[in-house]
Amino acid sequence: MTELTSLHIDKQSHKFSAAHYTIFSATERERLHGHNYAVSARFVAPMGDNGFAADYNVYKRRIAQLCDELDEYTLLAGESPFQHIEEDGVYYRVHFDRDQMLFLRSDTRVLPIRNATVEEFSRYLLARLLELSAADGLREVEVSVASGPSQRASAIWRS
Ligand SMILES: Nc1nc2c(c(=O)[nH]1)N=C([C@H](O)[C@H](O)COP(=O)(O)OP(=O)(O)OP(=O)(O)O)CN2
Repeated sequence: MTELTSLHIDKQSHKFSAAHYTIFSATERERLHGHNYAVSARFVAPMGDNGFAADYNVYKRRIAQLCDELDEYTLLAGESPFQHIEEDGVYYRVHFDRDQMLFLRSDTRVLPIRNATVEEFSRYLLARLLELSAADGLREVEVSVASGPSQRASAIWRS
């Protein structure tokens, strides 16, 4: 039986500051606001005969890269069933209920997520991390995203 080990990465610098709003229904959402989101991850990998599974510095660099991709942007849910986003010159024009909002495209990331929630951010970051780690022979990966010290969500992939 293959011996497995879990590598846990929980680095204070793995964070991104972003603006967002959670959509609760076709007519209810929060006002735009922001958080310093904290990202942590767990990697399950086979142990080698030399007591080494994988160089966790590789995963620290990848998580840092993914945090940088989201840092200091307004993050919009591009796959929400309740809002429509279109390009309008230098802006994104967002249609939600009876409102229209304009966001500078240079300040904004439209993500392939259904809502701008910690659940969906963790799911998105897990997918991006798996893209970067496809050849690593990992058995399980879990990504957690916290919007504050008291709340977070995790997404898990198992081979
Ligand atoms: N399942 C989810 N529920 C909620 C989410 C979410 O991402 N997933 N997000 C929100 C709001 O975005 C809100 O920002 C939550 O953060 P908030 O509680 O305001 O954060 P604080 O750090 O200010 O926490 P306090 O307890 O208020 O100090 C709502 N629901």
